[in-house]
Amino acid sequence: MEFTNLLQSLKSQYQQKLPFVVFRLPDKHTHSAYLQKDDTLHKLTDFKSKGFVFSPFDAHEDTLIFPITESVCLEAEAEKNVAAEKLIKTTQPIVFDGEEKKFHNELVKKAIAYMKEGTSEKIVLARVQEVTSKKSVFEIYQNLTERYPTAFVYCWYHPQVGLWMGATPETLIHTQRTSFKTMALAGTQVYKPTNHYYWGDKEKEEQAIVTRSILNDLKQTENVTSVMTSATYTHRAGNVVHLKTDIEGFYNGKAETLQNIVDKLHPTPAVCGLPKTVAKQFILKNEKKSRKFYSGYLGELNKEREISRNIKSVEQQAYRANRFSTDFYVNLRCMECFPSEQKYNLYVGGGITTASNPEAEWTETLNKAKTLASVM
Ligand SMILES: C=C(O[C@H]1C=CC=C(C(=O)O)[C@@H]1O)C(=O)O
Repeated sequence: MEFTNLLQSLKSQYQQKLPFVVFRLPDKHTHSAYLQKDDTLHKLTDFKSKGFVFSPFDAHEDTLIFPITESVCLEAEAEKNVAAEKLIKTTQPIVFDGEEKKFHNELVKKAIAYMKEGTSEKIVLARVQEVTSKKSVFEIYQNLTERYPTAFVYCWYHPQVGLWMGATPETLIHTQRTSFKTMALAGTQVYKPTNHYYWGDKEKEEQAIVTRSILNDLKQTENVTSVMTSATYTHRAGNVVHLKTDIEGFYNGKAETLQNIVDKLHPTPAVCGLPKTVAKQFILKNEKKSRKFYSGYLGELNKEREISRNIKSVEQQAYRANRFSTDFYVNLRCMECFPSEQKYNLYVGGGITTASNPEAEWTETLNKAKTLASVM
């Protein structure tokens, strides 16, 4: 299908106030969409389901799904968006009020004091940055896909929930048959065209905490084996870069195990902190605004892949039995959209340790906000 036809279908779905999601996978050129046939709010009950999942930060709240059986699924190849190229040089300034900055700085100081009591190693604190834009949501979505080729870019809508959009650099889990991949992503600097970065102890430790915690979570999950890590390297995400370690392993390919892995990983210390329960409590009690779907996860659950019909051996048949793959991303660099008011609430956060500097943490949230605001 042509991209312009896909856009037409999405616009008509949105005008009829019917749920949809459109997304583009990292390093791919295809846009995929689920257009749900009615406006039922489906909740995810188990990991045997197939469809597009949208899960909030707080696991006590409902995880939603557009079931594949209740949706029309469309695909289109990306078209070059000339407008997005021009946008690269026109970064919109971030406007904030002093009160917002004061609140965030005080919150960072409070977290540092709390951690110094020995309660926790890391707490990730986020805030909402409001921006305005006259562009249509689909124009912004298209700009994000052009600007961030290595990110998972999406636009999700349900009339009872709202409209969300984002371009995230973080994979929660990617499965293929019995293998899985995840990552430990943390530490932030502004992107430099020279690609020469010096990472200080604070960032290195902040990221190492994430790697250690994910490895520990996986070790405690039954039916997970052969977990390996890559070397840690610098990964670009728009106008910022992060430290990243790739992690991969094997599991028994069963839905229950996948659910256990996801329940263990989410929320990762990259978006919550460590120990998780202490950090989460601090976040829920102290952040000014509810995170809603920011730092939750989203993506396709049990997507059926095409496989060859000529598979004959017993081994190959067993391999074939698990022909579904799951791709979940952490909902970072995202925004809740209120297009009728031309208002967009960007969610931006950063990991705090006892070595954090409140002023630098504030600047980090501004830099992350620019990633989204620069295409709006
Ligand atoms: C929590 C966010 O980023 C996480 C992912 C990468 C780097 C991070 C950091 O440097 O603090 C955060 O842990 C966010 O972008 O809102």
